[in-house]
Amino acid sequence: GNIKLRLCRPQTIGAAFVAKPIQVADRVITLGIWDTAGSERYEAMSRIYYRGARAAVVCYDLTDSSSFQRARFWVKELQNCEEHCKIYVCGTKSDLIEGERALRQVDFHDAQDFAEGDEPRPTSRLWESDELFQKVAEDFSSSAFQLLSEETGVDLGQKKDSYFYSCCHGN
Ligand SMILES: Nc1nc2c(ncn2[C@@H]2O[C@H](COP(=O)(O)OP(=O)(O)OP(=O)(O)O)[C@@H](O)[C@H]2O)c(=O)[nH]1
Repeated sequence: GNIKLRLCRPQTIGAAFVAKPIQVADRVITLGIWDTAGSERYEAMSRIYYRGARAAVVCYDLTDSSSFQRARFWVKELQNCEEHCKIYVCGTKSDLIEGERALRQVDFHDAQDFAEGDEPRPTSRLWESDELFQKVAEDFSSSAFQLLSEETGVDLGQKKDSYFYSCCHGN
């Protein structure tokens, strides 16, 4: 028969899960990480996975301006739907730009302005992915203590959880 092969990059379908233990001081914090599909086709499904999330890493491709638009969409979505979710914005493929600066399609300052939003406490810096998850674990190490004492009535909906960090590569 006439078999057609579609050769394309494998996309994430649905979501993949990994539990990542991270050492923070003398404790191990285990992050439960869902890698959700970024494409429009799986939008509704991705919502299922981020529901109740306390942290989200939204990545975009520094060499693709449309991926930045997509990242903006997800950040707004998370801000609207997940009040207590801390958002980390991360530009990927900085290694490609280092080799050829003309490949950059997302301006560092545009990304920085977006990531910082109206928050008064911007922290913009370069993140390597492992470093970023380390940061997430560190940010949450104190709230993990609070989770343990939830029954005693600690308020988890603190304002500081609505801050988000920018993580931009380059410059
Ligand atoms: N050079 C380089 N390539 C990268 C980097 N990040 C991702 N890639 C490549 O870009 C392609 C797409 O990466 P994925 O992680 O599958 O992209 P995704 O956004 O998760 O895609 P979906 O799973 O469809 O949502 C793959 O071929 C990766 O190897 C990076 O920082 N540098």
